[in-house]
Amino acid sequence: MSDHKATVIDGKAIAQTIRSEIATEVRRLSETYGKVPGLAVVIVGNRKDSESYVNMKRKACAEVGIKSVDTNLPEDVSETELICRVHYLNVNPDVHGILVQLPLPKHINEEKVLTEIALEKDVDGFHPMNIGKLAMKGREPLFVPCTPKGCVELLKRSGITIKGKKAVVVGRSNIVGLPVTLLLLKEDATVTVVHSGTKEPESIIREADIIIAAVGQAMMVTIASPCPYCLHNECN
Ligand SMILES: Nc1nc2c(c(=O)[nH]1)N[C@@H](CN(C=O)c1ccc(C(=O)N[C@@H](CCC(=O)O)C(=O)O)cc1)CN2
Repeated sequence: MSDHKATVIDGKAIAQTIRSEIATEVRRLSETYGKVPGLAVVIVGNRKDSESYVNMKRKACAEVGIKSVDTNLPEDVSETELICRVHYLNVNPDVHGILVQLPLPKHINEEKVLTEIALEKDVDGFHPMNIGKLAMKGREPLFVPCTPKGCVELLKRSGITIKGKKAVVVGRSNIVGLPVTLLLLKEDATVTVVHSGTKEPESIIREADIIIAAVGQAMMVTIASPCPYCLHNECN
């Protein structure tokens, strides 16, 4: 078991610093090239949680000067119509990034839709090519999924060395668990993934220097209290 003391990371302060850095960069881009970065945020249906995440993203865009191109589609939109909208955004010169909020309604094939997003606008990093490059040694994806990137950024900006650390990721979702595992590997951590099929997860978690909890179950990581660096995300 590790004998470090727990470190509380001030995520809000770090987020504020990052936002002001982005605002400066957006201003520089606008002044130098006369172009305002545009982010298309696409939401399908009326899930309250998705609406709330999308509103936060749109608000964050406004705060830093990114133009948010809002696309709200009804729950019963067809897969073809949604893909048509993605194609339209792919060729729209005012749109530099496209984000399709997940989950999509059951009648829509998520994989098919995500694969249609132009690689260079895939700001979520969910396109199979971007995820594939994240998984490969010596390759760099154009974009990395934001929650995993946020976890690593929080650690780095808090002065925590990742290289050589024993990291345990709880959960293996496409959105957080899997990409954060790949990202930590790229940072030279020794990574173990604990999931629903893991036997005696407690014993693995107790040995960790860094824990990233990415499961939809509150209190899942209370067993992990001895870990010095524990980031908690319960969206998946
Ligand atoms: N297109 C996308 N869809 C979805 C994503 C995504 O990254 N791109 N992620 C989730 C939803 N989501 C953002 O959209 C999201 C949900 C939850 C969190 C998170 O960090 N939650 C924290 C609490 C944070 C807080 O309340 O201050 C936690 O649960 O511990 C981040 C992102 C699915 N869809």
